[in-house]
Amino acid sequence: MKTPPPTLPSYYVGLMSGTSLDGIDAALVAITPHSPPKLIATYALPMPQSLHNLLLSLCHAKQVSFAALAEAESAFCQLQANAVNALLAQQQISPAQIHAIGSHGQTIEHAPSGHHGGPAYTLQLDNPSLLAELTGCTVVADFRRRDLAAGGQAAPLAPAFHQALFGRQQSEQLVLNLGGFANLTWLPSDTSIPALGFDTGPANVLLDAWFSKHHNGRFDQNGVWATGGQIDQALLARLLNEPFFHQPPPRSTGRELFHLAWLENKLTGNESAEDVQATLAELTAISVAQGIQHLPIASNRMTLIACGGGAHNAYLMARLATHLPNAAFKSPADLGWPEDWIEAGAFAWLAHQRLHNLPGNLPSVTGASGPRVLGGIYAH
Ligand SMILES: Nc1ncnc2c1ncn2[C@@H]1O[C@H](COP(=O)(O)OP(=O)(O)OP(=O)(O)O)[C@@H](O)[C@H]1O
Ligand SMILES: CC(=O)N[C@H]1[C@@H]2OC[C@@H](O2)[C@@H](O)[C@@H]1O[C@H](C)C(=O)O
Repeated sequence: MKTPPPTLPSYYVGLMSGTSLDGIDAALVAITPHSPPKLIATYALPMPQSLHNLLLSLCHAKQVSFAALAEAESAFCQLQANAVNALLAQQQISPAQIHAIGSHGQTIEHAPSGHHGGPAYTLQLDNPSLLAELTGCTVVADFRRRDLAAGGQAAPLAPAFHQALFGRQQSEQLVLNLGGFANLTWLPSDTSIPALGFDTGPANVLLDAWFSKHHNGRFDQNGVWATGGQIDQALLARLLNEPFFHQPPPRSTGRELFHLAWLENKLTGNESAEDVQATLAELTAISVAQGIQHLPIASNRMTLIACGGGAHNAYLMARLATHLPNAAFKSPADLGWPEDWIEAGAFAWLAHQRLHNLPGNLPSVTGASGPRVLGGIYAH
C-alpha cells in the first residue's frame, strides 16, 4: 500500500450488506483530495438462500449458539471476500492497489438505547481479520461502535457521505435511502447550517416479509402486487401509532422493532393481502413525508435524491410523489452514482476517512457528543 502523490486518486472498496439481506454490494471508489468520490466499478453477489435464512434466524433469535454465530460469520466473510476478489479480477486491479476495504458487516441487532435499561449496543457480524487474509487488502471495520460510545445512535452514517458526494447546492437537497429501512439526509443550501438526518422507519423490510409470506420470491417487483391493493386507512393509523414515528431525531431503528410479527399484531385478520402490501408502502411514504415536515427547510423548492432498492419500486415512488408535491425527484445516476451503489460507496469513503484520521460521523445526525474517527484498521 503506497501513498500516491496528493493529486492522484487512491482506491477503496466499500462493502455493504444491508438489512434486506439480499446480498453483498462491493463498490470500487476513487478518492482524490478536494473532489467528490468517484464510483469506478461495482460487483453484486446475491446472498445464498441458506445464508439469508441463517442470518435472518439470528436477527430474531431469543438465544443464539456461538457455533451458529461462527458459522454465519465465516460464510458471510467468505461471501464478502468472493465479492471483492471478483471485483478486482474484473477490473484487473491487484489487492496492493487498494488502500483499504471498508466493511460494514451484517447488522444482527441494533439497540442504540439498550433494552430494558441495559447498555446501548449495535451488533454487526463481521470478521475483518479473515477478510484481510482472504483478499490481501487492509480492512477497516466496526464503523458504528465509536459513535455509539460517544453517545450517538451509531446510525445513520451515510449522511456524512451524502454531504461529501452531493455537496451543498442552491436548492435544498434531500437524500432518501429506501433500503430495508429508510433514512433521510437534509443538505441545506446554507452551508452554516449542519446537515441533518435520521431513520424514518421501515421500508423494504416489511414489504419483503409480507410479500414472501404470500409468494415465492423475495420482493414485490416494481410494486406490482401493491398496485392491485387498496390502502387500508384503519390499518395505516394503527401502524403509525408506533411511538418510533413520533420520536424526534436523533433516531434509528432496525429489525428488532419492525418485523413480520409486529405487523401481524396490528392486523384484524379481515384485511386482504394486497391491501396490506399497499398499506405498507403507504406507511413508508407517509413516514418519510412526516419526517421531511419536521425539518426546518427554508424554501419549498427541494430536490429529492432517491436511492436504495426501494427506488425501483414504482408504486412506492408514486406514493412518495403524491405526498411530496414540492419535491423534484432526481436519480443519483444523473449525478454519476447509480441508486443501488450509494451505501457501498459510503463505506469506501468511511475507510478513507479512517486511514486519514478524519471524522466519519455527523454529530448533528447521530447525536454523538462530537465528531469521531470511526472504525478499526486491520492492516495487511
Ligand atoms: N425492481 C424492484 N422492485 C421493487 N423493489 C425492489 C426492486 N429492486 C430492489 N427492490 C427492493 O430493494 C431491496 C434491496 O434494497 P437495498 O439493497 O437498498 O437494501 P439494503 O442494502 O438491505 O438496505 P439498508 O441497509 O439501507 O437497509 C430488496 O429487498 C427489494 O425490497
Ligand atoms: C444499524 C444499521 O445497520 N442501520 C442501517 C439500516 O439500513 C438503513 C438504515 O437502517 C440506516 O440507519 C443504516 O444503514 C445505513 C448504511 C447508514 O448507516 O446510513
